[in-house]
Amino acid sequence: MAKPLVQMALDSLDFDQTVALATTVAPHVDILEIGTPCIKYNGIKLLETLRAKFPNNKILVDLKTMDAGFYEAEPFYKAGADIVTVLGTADIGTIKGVIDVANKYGKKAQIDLINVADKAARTREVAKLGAHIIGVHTGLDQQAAGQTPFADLGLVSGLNLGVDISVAGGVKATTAKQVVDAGATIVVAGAAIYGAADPAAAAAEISAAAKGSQSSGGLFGWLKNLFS
Ligand SMILES: O=C([C@H](O)CO)[C@H](O)[C@H](O)COP(=O)(O)O
Repeated sequence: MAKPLVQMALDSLDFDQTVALATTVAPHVDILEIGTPCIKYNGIKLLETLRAKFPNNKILVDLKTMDAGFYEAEPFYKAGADIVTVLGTADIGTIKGVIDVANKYGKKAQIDLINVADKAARTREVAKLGAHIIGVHTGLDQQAAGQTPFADLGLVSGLNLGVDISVAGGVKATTAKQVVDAGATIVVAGAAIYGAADPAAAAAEISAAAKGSQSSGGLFGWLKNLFS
């Protein structure tokens, strides 16, 4: 089985701080995410800057689109986004629009299940439409109210639809392996990295834990990695 990808959520509003944090963290993660508040505040110029600076990382733009899917997402794919998000609560036509435009550019659409009431039904529906990634997501406000993404992850992964599953919502080094074992193929961390005293070290630790490498598992982890 392929190793999971690790994604860092850049959730600052400050343009220069975002570029500086991305520079620190990029070598330790696969995907740089421009978070929703960050892309709304800074716009497509930030994507263009990160695209030029980080050719070796994938970039996700967390648009959380709610209407006009094709129209809203297209300029971001054109500017180099590899993944764009659309809300699972949006009209099915909106979701189809983002999937269609992703396919037009050979890129991926992620359907964010935040606040979706029937997550199993919507996941099945968008998987049939050709969704590339399902985002199991406990948002920052939901986390503040004590929620976590673990039960939703079990539900979505139990559907066995063969679609990539991304998990976000307070994931940290101590829970990264748990979410991978539960079926996540993309592990997202924001606060656990940008809130750490050493963001590069925190990103490396989360990646090691998620990918089951030597530094997270000691001798056992190294042996497991060698034979996997
Ligand atoms: O998507 C996010 C949030 O809704 C704001 O846009 C966060 O980036 C995502 O939740 C990951 O951050 P953490 O939960 O802090 O790991």
